[in-house]
Amino acid sequence: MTETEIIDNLLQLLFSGHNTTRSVISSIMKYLGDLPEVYEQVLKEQLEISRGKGTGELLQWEDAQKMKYSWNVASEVMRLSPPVNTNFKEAIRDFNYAGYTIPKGWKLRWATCSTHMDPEYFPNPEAFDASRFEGEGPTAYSYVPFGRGPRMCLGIELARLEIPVFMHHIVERFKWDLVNPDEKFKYDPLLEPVKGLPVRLHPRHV
Ligand code: HEM
Repeated sequence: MTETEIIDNLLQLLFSGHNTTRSVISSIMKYLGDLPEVYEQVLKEQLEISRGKGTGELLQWEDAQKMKYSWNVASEVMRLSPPVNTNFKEAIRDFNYAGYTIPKGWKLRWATCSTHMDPEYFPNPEAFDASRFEGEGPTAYSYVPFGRGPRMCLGIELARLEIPVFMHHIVERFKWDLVNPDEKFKYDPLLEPVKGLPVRLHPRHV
């Protein structure tokens, strides 16, 4: 590998590993701030996990695997507000799609936002419903926040760990209000709150 390739790879890891997770965490703060009943359910699950730990005992990998409802909430957040809205693939052979012939070698752009709003796979797609991810969850390729196929995100297991662990610590310590309840999010190039999503934190233990 050349020095430039090494630098490119390191930068990709830093960018892919940090900005995506930061974007999801911002959206989780937004949805949990908006939906008190979802916040309460996440809190219930996380307090249950804390009760099984001794004073000062750190969370372990197994604890994160038990955070099923929290991960379902994070998954629904990523369905409605995917951090990455699009990417490209290259056709490795000729194929037909919806009456169009796509020749081998053409670049194709796929999109998370429209895929995630297909009512055939997600009835009432605008509604927030974490139960969509119970059991087997959505059909493969209908839900693609991490992409899919051989070049799917290689950080998915790290994200599956760090996002519910973040949820654990934030709900255990705080409730919060959104300073700008109508704040918009935009892609730049990942999904970001346009005003930085200021929140008012209320400590749970005073
Ligand atoms: C919620 C968090 C994350 C989301 C939503 C996400 C999303 C994605 C998406 C959509 C792709 C493109 C997949 C495709 O084209 O099929 C991707 C690729 C990638 N992601 Fe993530 N990612 C996340 C976290 C991470 C983390 C934590 C790391 C590493 C520490 C990471 C490293 C990568 C790398 C290296 C690739 C390129 C894989 C390849 O080209 O073979 N990602 N990610």
